[in-house]
Parts: sequence; structure tokens; C-alpha cells
Amino acid sequence: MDPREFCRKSAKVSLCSILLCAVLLGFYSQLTHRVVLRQMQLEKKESSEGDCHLDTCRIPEVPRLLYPKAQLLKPTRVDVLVMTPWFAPIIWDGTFDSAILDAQFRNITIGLTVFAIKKYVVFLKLFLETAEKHFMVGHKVNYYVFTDQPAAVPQIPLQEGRQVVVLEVRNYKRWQDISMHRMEMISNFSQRRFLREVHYLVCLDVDMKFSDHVGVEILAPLFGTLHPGFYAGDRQSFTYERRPLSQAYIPRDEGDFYYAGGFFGGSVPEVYRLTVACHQAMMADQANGIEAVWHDESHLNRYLLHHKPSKVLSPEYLWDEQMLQRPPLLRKLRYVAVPKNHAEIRNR
Ligand SMILES: CC(=O)N[C@H]1[C@@H](OP(=O)(O)OP(=O)(O)OC[C@H]2O[C@@H](n3ccc(=O)[nH]c3=O)[C@H](O)[C@@H]2O)O[C@H](CO)[C@H](O)[C@@H]1O
Ligand SMILES: [Mn+2]
Repeated sequence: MDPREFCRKSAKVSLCSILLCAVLLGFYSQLTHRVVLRQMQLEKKESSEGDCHLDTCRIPEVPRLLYPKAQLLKPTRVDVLVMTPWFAPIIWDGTFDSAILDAQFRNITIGLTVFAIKKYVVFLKLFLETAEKHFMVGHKVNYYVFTDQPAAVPQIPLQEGRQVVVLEVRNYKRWQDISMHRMEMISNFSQRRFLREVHYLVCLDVDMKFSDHVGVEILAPLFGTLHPGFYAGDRQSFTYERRPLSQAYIPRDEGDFYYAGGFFGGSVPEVYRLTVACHQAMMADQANGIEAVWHDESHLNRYLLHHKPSKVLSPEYLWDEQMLQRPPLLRKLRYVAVPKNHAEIRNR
């Protein structure tokens, strides 16, 4: 072939190849572009379907947290101690905001233990009726009523999520033994059912009524209540057990507060530990022929001296209007004694 002819032909072949490549490239890029576009459309659809399947895309709803702001330079109470030296809050009116606490403690169940043995069943109706008005309103509550007379437990209308559980137990001849054996019975039932059924236990006297709000502000791993007769007194005035032979003994130069036997509680494991310890101490005392001056209350005080409570309730949470003049610092009376004729109601 003529060399010029050869050059012309190969130039034509090269041109054709280049053109073909360009066409093929264009087609390929169109194709991949479409595939990518389709994929993106699918992804977008999937993600929008996953994000909001009910209506068009919304801004996610975050619950509003509306409450007055705490003011660091304006303490809410300056007339009373609001913190123990071991950094446990002391609960007084004005120190807490239920809007915050109710949200923090939502979805929990509170167990209330109360004993109504022999004549004390007469206190149950008012106790339960007023509890429905003031105790842990809006939360789930199991009232555990320990009694020797299940048939005498009154039927009270209850709010949703709340129930009365009647637990039949034995009685004792002496009122002191009934009071003291509450520790044993609470510890037994803590293991048997409270651990599975509730998050916190609140252990109360029955000869009382609620007269104002008692809510989740009291809940903590372990809490005790200041006895209304001794909140302003010094150690010397406290009626701790003073005989060294008793397991409840507290020397005169020790002690934080005088706690009431009629209102304590905490998480179920902590209340279990407390009630087992107090019961064992009372059994040891019995074996040694000694009974602490204020029975279970003396042992509770000894336990709380060595196991500091994580919250302390002010006397707002346990008051006696017959025995005491209400001081101005007591803005609310939340749980108060019902007058009783001791001679008539005890030991019969
Ligand atoms: C308000 C308060 O802090 N009370 C304490 C206080 O005396 P109280 O004088 O308040 O004792 P109390 O007569 O109320 O007895 C304590 C509780 O035991 C139950 N009970 C008693 C007798 C009876 O026959 N049937 C019966 O069910 C009942 O739940 C009663 O509330 O000191 C007692 C020990 O001396 C207990 O530590 C109480 O908790
Ligand atoms: Mn009582």
C-alpha cells in the first residue's frame, strides 16, 4: 500500500475509535448517573419514611422543662438547716419543686407498709382515705396492710395504679411487741415480695392521718424523719437508749438527730438491711433480758447513727397537734397524729 494511503486509512480508523469511545463513555456516564440518582431517591424515601411515618417531616418533639429557676444567691430557706453535715438534704416546704421531682420519679412504684393489729384496725379508714388525697398522688402505690383481721380492712375507693394488699400476720399480747415485731415482718416480706413488687418502701404508723402533700421528694436510698418532740433539742435531751447493755445504746456525746419510729424508708434493699439489723438487735436484747427504752424507735436511732440516711424529713412529715405548739417555721403539717386513748386502745 502507498504509505500516504496507509496514513489516511489509519487516521480514519483512529477517528472512528475515538468517536465510538466518546459515545460509549457518554452512555455509561448517563447510566451510572441515573443509577446513583435512583439510589439517592430510594435512600431519601426510606429515611423520610423512617423519621416520620405519620405525617410530613416534623421537628422532633422535646418535652418542655418549665419551672422557676433556682437562684443561687437567694436561698429558699434561711430559718432552718436544709443539709446535714454528711450532705443529705433535709426536706422542708420551699426546698423542692414537685414539677422536677415528679418527672424524675415517674414510672416507679412505692410500697407503703402499715400495721393494724388488734384494736388499731379502727385507724385504717382515715389513714387510707387521707393517703389517697395526699400520698404520692399521680404515682403507683401498693398499700401493704399487715393485720391479724383481714376482714376488718375497709374498702376504700382508690385512684388508678394503686392497690391495697392485705398481709395476714400474727398478733402479740403486748403493744410494745407488736410495734417491735414490725421490723421482723417488714424484713420477711421484703425478701418474699417487696423486692419484686416495688422500688421504694415507706414504713408508717397507722394512728395518723395525711393532711398535706407527701410526695416523691421524700424518696432516697435511706431516709428518716425528725421526731417532732426533739427537732430543736440537743443530744442530752434525746431519749436514746442510754444503757450500754442494750444493742440500741448511744453514748451521751454521740448522735445527730432523734428520729421517729413512725416514718422511715428507702429502697427495698436498704429497708431490708435496716429491718434485719434492728430485729436482730432486739432479739439480742431479749436474750440479755433488756428492752430498749423506746423499743423499735431506739434501735432505729442507733442504726441511723451508724448508717447515715441519704435524706432527712423535717417534722412537717410527722407532727402531733395535741402535744405540740406549731412553730412558724413549720409551714405545712403533712402527716399528723390522730388522738388516741392509750389505755383504751393498747393491750386489749
Ligand atoms: C409516731 C411515732 O414515731 N411513733 C413511734 C412511737 O410510739 P406511738 O405511741 O406512736 O406507738 P403506737 O401505739 O402508734 O404503736 C406503733 C404502731 O404499731 C402498730 N400497733 C401497735 C399496737 C397495737 O396494738 N396494734 C398495732 O397495730 C400500729 O401500726 C402503731 O401505729 O414509739 C413506738 C415505739 O415505742 C414506735 O416506734 C412508733 O413508731
Ligand atoms: Mn403511733
